[in-house]
Amino acid sequence: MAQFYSSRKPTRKATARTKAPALKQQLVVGLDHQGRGVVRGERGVRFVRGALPNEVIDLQPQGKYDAQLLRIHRSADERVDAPCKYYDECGGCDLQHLAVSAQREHKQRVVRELLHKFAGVDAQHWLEPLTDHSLAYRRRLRLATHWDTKRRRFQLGLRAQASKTIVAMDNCVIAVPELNEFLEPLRTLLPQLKLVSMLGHIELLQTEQRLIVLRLQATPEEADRQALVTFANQHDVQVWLHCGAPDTMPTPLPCEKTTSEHSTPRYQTLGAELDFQPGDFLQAQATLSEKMVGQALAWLDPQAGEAILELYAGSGNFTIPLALAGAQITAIEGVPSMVQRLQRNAERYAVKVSAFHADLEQNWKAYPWAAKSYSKVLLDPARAGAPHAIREIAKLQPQRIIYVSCAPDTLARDAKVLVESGYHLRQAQIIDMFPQTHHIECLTWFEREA
Ligand SMILES: C[S@@+](CC[C@H](N)C(=O)[O-])C[C@H]1O[C@@H](n2cnc3c(N)ncnc32)[C@H](O)[C@@H]1O
Repeated sequence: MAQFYSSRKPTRKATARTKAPALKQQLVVGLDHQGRGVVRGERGVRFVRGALPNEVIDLQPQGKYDAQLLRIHRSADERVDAPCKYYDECGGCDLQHLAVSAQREHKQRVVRELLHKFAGVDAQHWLEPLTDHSLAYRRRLRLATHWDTKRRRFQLGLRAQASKTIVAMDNCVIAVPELNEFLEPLRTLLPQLKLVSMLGHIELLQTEQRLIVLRLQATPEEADRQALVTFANQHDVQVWLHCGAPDTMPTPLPCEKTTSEHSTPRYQTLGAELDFQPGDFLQAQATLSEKMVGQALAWLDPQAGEAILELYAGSGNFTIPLALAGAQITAIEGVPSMVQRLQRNAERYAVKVSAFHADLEQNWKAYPWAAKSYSKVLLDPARAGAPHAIREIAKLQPQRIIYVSCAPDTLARDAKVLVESGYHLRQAQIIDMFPQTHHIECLTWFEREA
């Protein structure tokens, strides 16, 4: 019987090891909403981190759609040297190679394109982007840690791109200087403590106070607590420990900064200073957040006694300024402890706010506040947007809706519902809240057709 040669089917492992051939001299035709260069070749589209439109590059395909940038033959005019020395390793800021003015233009273009594609709408008027510092701006920094027991080596830094590797750094160019000051002292202190082996991430916060939050798998011993108290007093900082399940709240270590009269953590918003707790949502950039609140207020134009519904209210960043302007705010937030802080903030300023806890992505039938009538609605959801809430809002038929978004794709999806419910997009504005990164913050004003 004749025997025929048949090649063995490659195993999964073998397939993974076989590299697709590099693609040479490819033209980058666009920049997607995740800040990746877009190359359209004969074999389909590829997304290339670090590449810019009009560049000619060599790339190495990775997986089905991604590719690694190998070489740039022709650079874009907008290409600049990244300001951060860790740029090639760190996964944090992925647009540093693009000039800041071009980053802003790109972000506005992305929002316009997504709104057009998914909602068939454009703003009647785009305001100039709201901007502030493009470096040294972040007031919140989350650091990864690793303790190698065998080698007794401690690592503290940010995660590398799409990896668990930690990039140790002595300075993060987008963090405010007050946070960078802690990197070296923490790197010295923590390996001396027993708790180093049960340390998860560390969060640094710069608001009216400076705070360090240590995520721990168990409660630390007394000697470690004492060492942390000494550190807190020496460095003029509050140290908080987060030892329980992820949904529990961190607690402060009793030290000079947490037992004094002004110990309650507070942040500034337009015309007010608000209580918050580590673990609560906090806008990334202090001054720009206030400018954004000011713009939302200008668009909402609150009248004395007017009933306004605010959704995804957090601890009151928009709520209190709106109420100080005389409006009667019904504010909804999904984290019960933040609702309490919001209500307390309202009481301190003696303003008219009714704060309720609700999961806005559940049916609204059971919520008494949803049965009332509101002339204006403000919403500021997380990146997932408001897929259910937006339909409920449309049913309420307010005259004006101000949608604050940190994800243009979900904004575009939700905008479609508003357009189909008789709203037009009157104004829009990019808020440059996350310079050097692909992340986009955007303010939009929808008005019901007359
Ligand atoms: C982007 S933050 C905005 C907070 C606030 N507006 C501010 O400026 O600080 C989104 C808020 O929505 C809340 N949230 C997220 N999903 C929610 C849901 N399904 N129902 C109610 N609130 C939710 C979060 O807890 C968070 O406080």
